Amino acid sequence: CKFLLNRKSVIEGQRCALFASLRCALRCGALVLFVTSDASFHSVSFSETDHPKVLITGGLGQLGVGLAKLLRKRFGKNNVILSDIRKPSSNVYHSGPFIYSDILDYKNLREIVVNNRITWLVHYSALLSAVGEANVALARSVNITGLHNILDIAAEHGLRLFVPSTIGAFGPTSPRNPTPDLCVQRPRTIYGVSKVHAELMGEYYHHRYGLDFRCLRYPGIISADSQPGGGTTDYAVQIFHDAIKTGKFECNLKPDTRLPMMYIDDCLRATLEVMEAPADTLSMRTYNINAMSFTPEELAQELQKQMPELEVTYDVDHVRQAIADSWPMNFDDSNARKDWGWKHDYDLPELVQTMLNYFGAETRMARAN
Ligand SMILES: NC(=O)C1=CN([C@@H]2O[C@H](COP(=O)(O)OP(=O)(O)OC[C@H]3O[C@@H](n4cnc5c(N)ncnc54)[C@H](O)[C@@H]3O)[C@@H](O)[C@H]2O)C=CC1
Ligand SMILES: CC(=O)[C@H](N)C(=O)O
Repeated sequence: CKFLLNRKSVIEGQRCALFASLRCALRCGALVLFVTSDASFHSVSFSETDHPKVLITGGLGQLGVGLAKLLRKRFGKNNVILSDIRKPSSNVYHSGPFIYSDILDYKNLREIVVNNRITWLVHYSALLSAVGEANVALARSVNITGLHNILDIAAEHGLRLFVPSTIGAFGPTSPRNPTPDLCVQRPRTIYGVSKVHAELMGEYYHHRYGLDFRCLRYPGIISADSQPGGGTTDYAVQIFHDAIKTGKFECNLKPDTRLPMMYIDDCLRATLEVMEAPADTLSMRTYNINAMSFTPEELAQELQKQMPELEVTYDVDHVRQAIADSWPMNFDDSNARKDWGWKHDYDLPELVQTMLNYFGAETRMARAN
């Protein structure tokens, strides 16, 4: 185990002790029972009749609170812990367990996983495409160094690990219409580079150590009750807020910029479904998922069917436009549909209707109060 001792010396403290002995055992053939061609540590960490104990990192962003709600409905309130480095609203704080966790603090992460007997880890912490370009050093640290912590913790403790990837993991040399699961991936943003790295590292840990890694490449996600965190697809959420508030919207992408998009309920359900899918149905560990593709002009037209007075103008942000022009226009998710039965519920008309219903109900409630 000389390799392991050398490697251990560059990793601080006790961090790798357990994982190192596991790898040592694997190298020496002592843990043959664990390692099948699709080995899953899940089977040794909790029985199938138990509920998983879930930790969500970066849980106070656009997606985490909604995912916690869905998972708590399924597994029980106390079996799903939200975590972040931000302060939760009182609503979120009182809706179930919340804990401070900085994914750059390895020991703190390990303590949370051990003390709470975590079995599933959903890793949502990240800097998205536009904020990542504005702060490359921080994006590199959170999206890459943070991911390394998560992978090591998950492998050490036999967790089932979900890490989302994105349409942003593709670049200008990828086929864009449609973009298949397996093709050239040469993204031009730190966000995209970090997500390709996450896909490859997760798959490597799966094949090398049997880590039960699962990854979906999400399209741009549209939600009514949570705000996006600084991405290129944010316009498709903002248009609803501005349309309701002011009847006007200034779009930062060109009117004909086509991008894959999905309503949040579909995204969160897909996440639960892939996490629950039997390992033998997964022919891959990273899947594209898709629902619809539209341009700002098409979204505005669908909204104008119900709000004919809505005025949309364009003031292009060149950083975001360059990113969008390098991303897929249509996403091929046929493997997800074939392997584990992925099916979206919301197309553009249902999305617009659902968003408007939400804001309509909110406005009526505000008026009544
Ligand atoms: N929202 C979308 O349209 C899409 C999201 N995704 C992925 O889904 C995941 C969740 O996305 P969103 O909720 O939209 O992101 P978001 O940007 O809204 O939230 C990310 C969260 O990470 C937290 N965070 C930042 N640094 C941290 C650290 N050091 N330790 C712990 N937490 C930290 C932030 O406080 C924030 O609450 C991300 O990995 C993102 O890449 C992928 C494709 C589309
Ligand atoms: C598609 C994404 O990953 C995100 N919404 C972004 O625009 O950065």
